[in-house]
Amino acid sequence: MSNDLPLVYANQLRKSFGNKIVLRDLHFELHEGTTAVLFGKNGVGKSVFLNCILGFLQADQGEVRIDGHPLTDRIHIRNTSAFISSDHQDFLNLFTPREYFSFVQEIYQLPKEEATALIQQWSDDLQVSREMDSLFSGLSFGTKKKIQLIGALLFRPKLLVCDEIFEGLDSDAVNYVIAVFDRRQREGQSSLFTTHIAQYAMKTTSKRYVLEDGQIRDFDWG
Ligand SMILES: Nc1ncnc2c1ncn2[C@@H]1O[C@H](COP(=O)(O)OP(=O)(O)OP(=O)(O)O)[C@@H](O)[C@H]1O
Repeated sequence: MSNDLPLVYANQLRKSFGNKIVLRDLHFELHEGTTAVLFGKNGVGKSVFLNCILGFLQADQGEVRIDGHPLTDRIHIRNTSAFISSDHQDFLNLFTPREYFSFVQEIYQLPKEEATALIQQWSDDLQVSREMDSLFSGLSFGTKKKIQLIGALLFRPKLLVCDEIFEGLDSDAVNYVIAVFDRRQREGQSSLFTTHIAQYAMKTTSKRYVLEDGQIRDFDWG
């Protein structure tokens, strides 16, 4: 990490659509080795926030740094973070999972043998091995999530951001994802995810936040 900033640093973040203010001088920090869940009612701005902190959406105002780097440093952001979201799948539709994993391996210059072994292991664990040569566009909703998860984990990003990660996953896959978050935390990596399913979020050793009125606050589970 550079500049002694947390892994995710967002300050005075503002985002509006027309006259609808979604993020209002929002401040958020996430440190390395943390698993954090972000709750919030439908339409409150969770996806907008995640897109803004990773640079997929331009905030109107405010400062964001990931691992100390501004969002304009796209190569660093790409090497540091992964985003799993149903809204970010369009480019994947052109690939089979096998082709997508080769692409990830190539751009992150991962050792081939190690990457191949991990893909094999994780696709067996998540029961998607038989889908390796199917077009992504034809996969089921939950299988698409699993393929995205494997692609994201392959390059061991310091920051894994997931929008509604549990949606559409069977219970084995939910438990797998929770174990992934826990393992990443033990290894000093961070995960930030949104969910409406509090019972799953409570299974992780998470920090808990809620987005309301355009700001993020600690979530009080009492
Ligand atoms: N491109 C856009 N143009 C106009 N309004 C938008 C756009 N993207 C998001 N919004 C609005 O911003 C608000 C926040 O949306 P967002 O998708 O972030 O909510 P959310 O908290 O993720 O909701 P959910 O829990 O239902 O997924 C909503 O009112 C939405 O209509």
